[in-house]
Amino acid sequence: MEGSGVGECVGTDSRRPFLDRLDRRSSEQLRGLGTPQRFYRGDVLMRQGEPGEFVMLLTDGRVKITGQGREGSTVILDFGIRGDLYGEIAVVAGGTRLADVVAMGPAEARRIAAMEFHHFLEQYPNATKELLVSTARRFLVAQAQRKVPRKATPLSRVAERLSYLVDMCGVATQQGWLIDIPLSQSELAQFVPLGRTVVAEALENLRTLGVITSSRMTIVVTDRDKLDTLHRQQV
Ligand SMILES: Nc1ncnc2c1ncn2[C@@H]1O[C@@H]2COP(=O)(O)O[C@H]2[C@H]1O
Repeated sequence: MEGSGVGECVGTDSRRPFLDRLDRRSSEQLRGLGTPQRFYRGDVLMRQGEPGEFVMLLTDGRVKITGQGREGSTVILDFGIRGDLYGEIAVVAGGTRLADVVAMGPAEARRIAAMEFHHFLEQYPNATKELLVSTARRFLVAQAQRKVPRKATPLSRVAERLSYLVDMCGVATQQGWLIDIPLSQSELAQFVPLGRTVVAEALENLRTLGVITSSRMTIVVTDRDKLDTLHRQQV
């Protein structure tokens, strides 16, 4: 079911999904917990404000994590790939969900009841440590996203986000780094976050500079070095 069929996006070391960071025993155990569920583009796996009755282990497909920006607009906080685990915050902290988790295409996840997940963590202390690492990283990413340098231009902000996506989910092809997430232009705008027209202009500039090629829902970074230079210039 993987989007492109050209290889699998597995994340870089710093962005390795939770499941892939577990040892063999705990990974096998976790993959056997809960019940499998299928989702399609736009389906909500969990919703902001709901109580934490379960976690979801994403076993295939892609998700986006959305929250509310200023003036109630939707902001994409991050994207998720196979092996990521969602819903741990409300399950562990006992409050309500911080964000929506939404399928970006066909996806599969195991829904694991909170009690069952707690029991798993008690049995596998190393999984508890890895869970802490993955949750702490989410907060670091969210923090970095809030600290956009004042002089950053739309072009450099879009370049920085594309560079992040290549690290997270880039697949090497003959043309360059394919971002293996089915991403519409308005979703990219929600992720930067900037208005759609401004992001469309920045993408056009990147195409003209020979840094990317793009077609409907697909972006290929053809010049990674130039992309990184563009976003570092403004930092
Ligand atoms: N900023 C974020 N980046 C990535 N994932 C997040 C972020 N905020 C919340 N989540 C995930 O989305 C889930 C929503 O439900 P929870 O708050 O229980 O747990 C949350 C995390 O798993």
